[in-house]
Amino acid sequence: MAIPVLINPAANSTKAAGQVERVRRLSPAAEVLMTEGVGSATRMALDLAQQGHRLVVAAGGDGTVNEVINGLAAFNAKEPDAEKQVKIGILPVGTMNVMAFELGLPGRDLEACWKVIQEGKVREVDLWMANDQYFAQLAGVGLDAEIVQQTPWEMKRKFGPLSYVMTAARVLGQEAPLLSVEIEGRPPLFGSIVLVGNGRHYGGPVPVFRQANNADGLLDIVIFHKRRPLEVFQFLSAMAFDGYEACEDLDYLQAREFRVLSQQKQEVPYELDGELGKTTPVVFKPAGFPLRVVV
Ligand SMILES: Nc1ncnc2c1ncn2[C@@H]1O[C@H](COP(=O)(O)OP(=O)(O)OP(=O)(O)O)[C@@H](O)[C@H]1O
Repeated sequence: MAIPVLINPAANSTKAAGQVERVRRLSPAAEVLMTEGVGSATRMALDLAQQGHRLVVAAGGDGTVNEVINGLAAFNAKEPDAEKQVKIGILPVGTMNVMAFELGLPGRDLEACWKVIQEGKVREVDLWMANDQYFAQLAGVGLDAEIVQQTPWEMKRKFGPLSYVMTAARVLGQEAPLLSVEIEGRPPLFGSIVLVGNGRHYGGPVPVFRQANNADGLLDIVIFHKRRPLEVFQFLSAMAFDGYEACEDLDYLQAREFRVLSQQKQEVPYELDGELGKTTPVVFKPAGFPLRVVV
């Protein structure tokens, strides 16, 4: 049975479309299937699992990986035998590829990544839910989700990663939300941005979640307290370039289950693995079974 590869031709500002032929030439040959739009990788991954495939490869960025995870998890949640649960492989052809970086995959060398997939060594990493959606690398509530929400696809295609910086400049001019993080047995914590990490990396090469381990059964949480645009800007650049220790006025903690609520009338969006999720209130909790990744 050829290994199915779900490729998102729109990833990396449609540059992934130029990788389709390269993926087709991988040996032994993959069964290449193209995604058709938002959510299609989830439906296709679930179909493949139901057809009996036990390994599905996501070729795209973190959004595509997240969609495939959601399709496979819908199947795996009903499959108690871990050996029969469907594994995921990754060919990183997206813009950021944070999860591939976290797992130590050989970058954009697709032939080397395919070799890893062929070898089939499986690692179990913690899988999480935010309300009714699964995620495996990172999440954010507040301004970072607003930046994702307000960066249209066209803009990403035109300006690449720079488009997020352009949107950030605009979003930071708005009033920051006021959020509370509630963990059972302790008083609530308040902030304007809540970043959540399963692994150590959030976007850039600097590990934001310094204490994270994606197999320790805990999520790492950074809560930034301040709300003024300049302070938020300094926080975001500290996160990108120096790590959280460089920044005051934040809490860093770990938890297995927690809720994030808006303290204002307006609900606040959240993002999961860099893709826009829904809005607060949001409950973060373990999926109850791990994600099995070929690494
Ligand atoms: N055929 C398609 N046409 C347009 N968009 C698509 C198509 N297939 C999938 N998508 C959407 O493309 C979006 C971006 O995908 P993805 O995150 O994989 O790439 P990226 O943004 O370049 O990478 P990264 O998240 O690592 O920065 C996802 O929201 C996905 O649903």
